[in-house]
Amino acid sequence: MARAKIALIGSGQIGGTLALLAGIKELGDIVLFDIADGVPQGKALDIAEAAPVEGFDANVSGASSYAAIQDADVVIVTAGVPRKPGMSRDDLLGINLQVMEQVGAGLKKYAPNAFVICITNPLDAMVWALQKFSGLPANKVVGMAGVLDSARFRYFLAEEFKVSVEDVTAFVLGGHGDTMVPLTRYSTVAGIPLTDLVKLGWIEKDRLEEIVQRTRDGGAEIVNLLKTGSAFYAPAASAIVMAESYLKDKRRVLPAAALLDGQYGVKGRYIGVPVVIGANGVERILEIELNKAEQAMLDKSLASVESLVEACVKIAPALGA
Ligand SMILES: NC(=O)C1=CN([C@@H]2O[C@H](COP(=O)(O)OP(=O)(O)OC[C@H]3O[C@@H](n4cnc5c(N)ncnc54)[C@H](O)[C@@H]3O)[C@@H](O)[C@H]2O)C=CC1
Ligand SMILES: O=C([O-])CC(=O)C(=O)O
Repeated sequence: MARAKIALIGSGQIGGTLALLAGIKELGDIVLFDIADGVPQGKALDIAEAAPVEGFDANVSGASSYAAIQDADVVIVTAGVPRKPGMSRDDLLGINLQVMEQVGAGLKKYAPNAFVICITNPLDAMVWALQKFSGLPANKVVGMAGVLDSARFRYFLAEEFKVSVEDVTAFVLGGHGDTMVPLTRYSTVAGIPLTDLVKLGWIEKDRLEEIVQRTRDGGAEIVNLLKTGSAFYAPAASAIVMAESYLKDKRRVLPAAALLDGQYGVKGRYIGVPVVIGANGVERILEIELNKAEQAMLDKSLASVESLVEACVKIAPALGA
């Protein structure tokens, strides 16, 4: 059977890491695309030269023309700019929206059947615009953020409780911004909800709230340390899990930005929710019960995403049609 084809649009920090992980996991042949001449070609050659050492077989190539993504099975989009210290993700909207228009046209022409995972920030608005620009079906266009935000929450909790990260589950919903919603009631250690662990005296409520806030600020924490860009290892690993679930029809239940059609009272907007990812892309959107406080946090997050979508429509009125 022919190998799957994975196209990476954007070959910067995340794009390069995606290519290496996709190679090591033998997910398929890999095409790196970028407008920076020589970068996708150089990274592709470097990764291809790691193949004999790591023992994986894959064709890894670099390109500066969209024709190279022809008939890709999976496309992961990181094209655009990352933020620097002092900036919010939302400050990237104007420049990255223009990039999404180009990427959308490339997808429409060369990879209309692909499963597309958008990573570019501000995530929820960019994946919404990308789906519109590309015209691809909504079940085939998702945004990566929830897996990353949940992984950060899991890591901080595992560190706090001194237990394996494998025994911690977490769900972070909502937009990928300061208003994201880490759900303590649906996050667990060994299956025990965090809210019960507070009652059992494992952790003080205030300490848990500090960890929740650190999760919300997880991206900025790394931006402030790196100074020249943003996180890339964990974001790449998170998108690879989503790609793998699609390619292997694993039907993982993962938090991802999906186009809602009435769920959570939202229609026509992308926002982070639990979804099932299988061979048909987003196969199901899970609508979990939220209490008043959780719903209020989600509503705040939705309002923030809505204002970004409105800003996109102001710049590109065709998106509103
Ligand atoms: N959704 C999430 O959870 C996360 C999102 N991000 C976002 O991902 C994006 C990429 O981050 P990095 O890889 O660290 O940035 P980077 O700057 O290392 O790479 C971006 C690449 O995009 C390329 N590019 C720019 N305009 C392009 C165009 N029109 N067509 C094709 N390629 C183009 C650049 O040449 C560069 O190589 C940023 O917007 C960042 O904010 C980063 C981390 C997590
Ligand atoms: O914080 C940023 O700008 C990058 C990002 O989205 C993250 O790491 O969560």
